[in-house]
Amino acid sequence: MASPTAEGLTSEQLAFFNENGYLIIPDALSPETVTGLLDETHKMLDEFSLDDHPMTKFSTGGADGAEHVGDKYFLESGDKIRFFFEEGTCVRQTRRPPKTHPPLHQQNRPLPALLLPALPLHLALPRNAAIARSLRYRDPRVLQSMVICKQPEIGGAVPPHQDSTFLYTDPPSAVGFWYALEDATVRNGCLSFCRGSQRREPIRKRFVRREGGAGTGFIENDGAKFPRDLEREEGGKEEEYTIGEVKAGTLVLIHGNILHKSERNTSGKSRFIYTFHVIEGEERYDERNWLQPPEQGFSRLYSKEVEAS
Ligand SMILES: O=C(O)CCC(=O)C(=O)O
Ligand SMILES: [Fe+2]
Repeated sequence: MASPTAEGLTSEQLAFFNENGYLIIPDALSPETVTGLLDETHKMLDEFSLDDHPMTKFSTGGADGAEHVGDKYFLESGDKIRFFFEEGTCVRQTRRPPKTHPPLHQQNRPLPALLLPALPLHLALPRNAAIARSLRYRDPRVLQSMVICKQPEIGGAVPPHQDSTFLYTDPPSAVGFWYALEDATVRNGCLSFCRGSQRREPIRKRFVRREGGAGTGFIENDGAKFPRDLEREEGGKEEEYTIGEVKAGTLVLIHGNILHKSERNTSGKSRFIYTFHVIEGEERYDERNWLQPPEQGFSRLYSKEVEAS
């Protein structure tokens, strides 16, 4: 539950988010928290062993998600710390919320692009719950937290996508909480956003587990969907992307229907970020989604009972 003092979004911030599909909140993390997360991340990277790693890559692109298809290591990543390598090297790692974590790492070999930090930020920061409340979540559930370690010079691009493609509820309800742990610039592959596309672009495809253990892939979404209560806009616009350069410690909220992307890191500076996604627990979480909940269900960002009392 959010502490009574935690501030949610102002009406201006909410209006910006609803209009544009993203919101940049500078100084959301203290410099000490950022340093702590980075230290934790580097520790995991240092301790990560390649010996028993299946050398799995992680990708939001590709016509059929073929790069990590059918991979147990990927499919079971929901509640474990897992590392995935990017093209050419790198790893990503995903883990489902709370819990404590083990370690990982390596250097001078494929570099992890993405891993999961020890600090369960979604729970540790009461403000996340306050923000979810501002976004009118009734029963926000947290899933798939990860650290994306966009490494210097080799950090890969993330092609344009909508997060609800991957974390589908009916109707869509996902919002990404994306925290910069280092300054993100055009040169090291910051985010960019197709402003307002959440109002124009339904979720047309979905990333799912294929039947019979045949891995993962994209399928057409029946009746391409918009979230409930979303003010829609007809007609396509030129796909222009707005650059989102941010300082370390900034929180970026990302609407599940907005098209967003990031470019390769061509600089000598890394771009580490921590992110998790929230969905509405009262909407139907699709049983075909690649990521399935643990037995106890996805973690609550706050409890309905407590909220109601
Ligand atoms: O950090 C990036 O480059 C992309 C992250 C992203 O797409 C997300 O968190 O939804
Ligand atoms: Fe995304």
